[in-house]
Amino acid sequence: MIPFITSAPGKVIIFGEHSAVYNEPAVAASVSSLRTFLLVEDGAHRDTVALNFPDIKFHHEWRHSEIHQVIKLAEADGLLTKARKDTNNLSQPLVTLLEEKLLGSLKESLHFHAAFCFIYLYVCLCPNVNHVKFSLKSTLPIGAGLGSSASISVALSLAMAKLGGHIKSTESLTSADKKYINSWSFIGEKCIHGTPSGIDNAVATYGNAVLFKKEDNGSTNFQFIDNFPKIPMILTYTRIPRSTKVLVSNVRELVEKYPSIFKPILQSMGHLANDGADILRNLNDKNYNDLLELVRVNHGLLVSLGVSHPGLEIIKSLSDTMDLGSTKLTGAGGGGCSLTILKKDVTQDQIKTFKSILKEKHNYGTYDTDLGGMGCSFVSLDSIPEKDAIVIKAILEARESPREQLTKFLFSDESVLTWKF
Ligand SMILES: Nc1ncnc2c1ncn2[C@@H]1O[C@H](COP(=O)(O)OP(=O)(O)O)[C@@H](O)[C@H]1O
Ligand SMILES: C[C@@](O)(CCOP(=O)(O)O)CC(=O)O
Ligand SMILES: [Mg+2]
Repeated sequence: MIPFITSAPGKVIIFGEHSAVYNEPAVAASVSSLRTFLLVEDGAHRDTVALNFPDIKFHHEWRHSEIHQVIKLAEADGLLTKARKDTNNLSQPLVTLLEEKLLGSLKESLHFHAAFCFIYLYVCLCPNVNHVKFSLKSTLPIGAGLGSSASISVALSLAMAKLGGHIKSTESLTSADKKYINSWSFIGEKCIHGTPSGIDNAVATYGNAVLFKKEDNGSTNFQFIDNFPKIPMILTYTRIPRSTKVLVSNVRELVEKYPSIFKPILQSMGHLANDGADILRNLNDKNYNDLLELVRVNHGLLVSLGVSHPGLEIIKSLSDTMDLGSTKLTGAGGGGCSLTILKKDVTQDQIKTFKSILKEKHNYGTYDTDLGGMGCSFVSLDSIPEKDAIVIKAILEARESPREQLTKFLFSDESVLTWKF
């Protein structure tokens, strides 16, 4: 089976970030052109499980025998069996064991969370896989609100589900396969940010656009928004770093301190997401301004939760001053990215001016991308000519490879890869 590559996209939340964590409905769409790629191949050394995560300058090797000892401890008191059965919650005793025995040396936060996500999934899904190397690269900005954490969780869950024999499909993924990947990537998201709603991993697994809701019993419910309209928009990246985990826990503090103030705000966001989904299902000239209005209101409510940032307000203020449309933060906020939905009559010159002011004055980047499209996918490198496989492996293993190069060789019309999904 080895070598193979898995992949999963990022996402944009259009309505309902943060309130989604409190079981309110939310709307998100995949960003198929911004993706994480994970190469699984034989390792260089026997008895090792190696991680090569160049985007965050993280390279790590565990001896398989060392992991195996931890697995034996976890199996002895039925801990692992329990953890494998529960895809709604992390097993705290297993977390403690992994932290003590396998993650103790990792102090840097990005490294710790990526390794934690990896090792929890590994011991649950494919503990016997040895002499193996995982190289992971993404064209998504990390910690920017576009769901890089969910895309790595999905790419890892798909790879480990294949390695552990939980997914046997060699052609397209079945709906049971996707359900399995979605449940385990939710656990991966839990390792990275604590209390995810599950919207990001659902979109990274299934692709397309969804109206999502987590139920009180922990199950998730989502409907695809079919024929998702092409909306003129600009995605701006402030490059201001932040952590979803921290922002989500700040919101929790506020909600716990002032429940009578914040619970209605979260519910209001949920109503807004439902109304927004109705508009998106049937977007036309008459309701287009309603869409702009709801985006504006959603941002205002997010500001009241304390998750904006002066750097995001710069984008909002410029788009308001230029009368371009409505801007809201997207994802957890606190920096990261914003989404500007453009009015219908905005000209290319206005867009150019907006982008160049943001670039020159603030060093912000913008992404031109469509929403929707393919969710998680995989491809075997045995299915392509060896010379192409060598090039692709080298790109995925390299310390640095530009985003354009990754996209060109792995996910463009020029790529030799035929993804299965
Ligand atoms: N390409 C990557 N390589 C390694 N780790 C990654 C990568 N992308 C995301 N991560 C992990 O996900 C975390 C960022 O997740 P999060 O704060 O939820 O931001 P977002 O999901 O908005 O990008 C990082 O701390 C890191 O552990
Ligand atoms: C804030 C939240 O609604 C979205 C977080 O997205 P991101 O990690 O910032 O891409 C959290 C969640 O829904 O799990
Ligand atoms: Mg995230």
